Amino acid sequence: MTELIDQAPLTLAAEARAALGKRNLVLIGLMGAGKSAIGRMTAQALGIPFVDSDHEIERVSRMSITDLFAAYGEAEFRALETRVIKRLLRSGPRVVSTGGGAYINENTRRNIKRGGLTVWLNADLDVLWERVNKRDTRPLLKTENPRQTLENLMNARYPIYAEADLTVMSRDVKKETMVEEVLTAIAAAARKP
Ligand SMILES: Nc1ncnc2c1ncn2[C@@H]1O[C@H](COP(=O)(O)OP(=O)(O)OP(=O)(O)O)[C@@H](O)[C@H]1O
Ligand SMILES: O=C(O)C1=C[C@@H](O)[C@@H](O)[C@H](O)C1
Ligand SMILES: [Mg+2]
Repeated sequence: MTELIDQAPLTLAAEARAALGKRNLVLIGLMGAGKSAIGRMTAQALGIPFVDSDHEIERVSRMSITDLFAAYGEAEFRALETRVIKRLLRSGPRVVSTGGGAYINENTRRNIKRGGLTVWLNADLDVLWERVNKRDTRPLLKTENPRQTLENLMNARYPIYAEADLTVMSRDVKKETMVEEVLTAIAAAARKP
């Protein structure tokens, strides 16, 4: 019986889970890439806890991100984000979905690189715009031309997101497909010599 179990092929999720070990899986990428949605489902598939830094920031501050930006400004938000993410990374394994600007901050990026395996959910402008223009919960996009702002953020940030360990292209496919691609990327990276 034991032999049979030993020989059974691992499911994709089990293989990715084994590859992750005690490390956190940290999702990075621009607003609308799917870090929160795909992160939650990936954590479920892996059987490990899920945390979302934006959600955690709102919980500890008892304010919405919009109100935090309005009351204290972006610099204070980033300082809080750095502290919250450092704490979230302390005990792994977890899936940690970050806010879109978290990895761009030098301190936070250093902590993330130390604290886990990073996956960049890359996406093109049309996909992101289609998703983010439905809600106005993103203070950085409250500009005269939010689509142009999003494009400017892409240009500035994509070279930095590209430092991630792994990249998965986020696009309009089923969320389950996205989860499968994240798990495949983790498992494939571990198979490499
Ligand atoms: N593969 C997908 N197909 C269709 N819709 C998706 C997909 N992935 C995410 N979405 C939807 O796009 C929207 C944005 O996703 P989500 O909130 O997860 O992005 P995010 O990367 O966490 O953004 P932010 O940085 O603003 O927190 C959500 O409504 C989500 O359900
Ligand atoms: O891209 C960004 O800088 C942000 C993305 C969101 O997740 C929030 O963290 C906030 O709106 C800032
Ligand atoms: Mg999110």
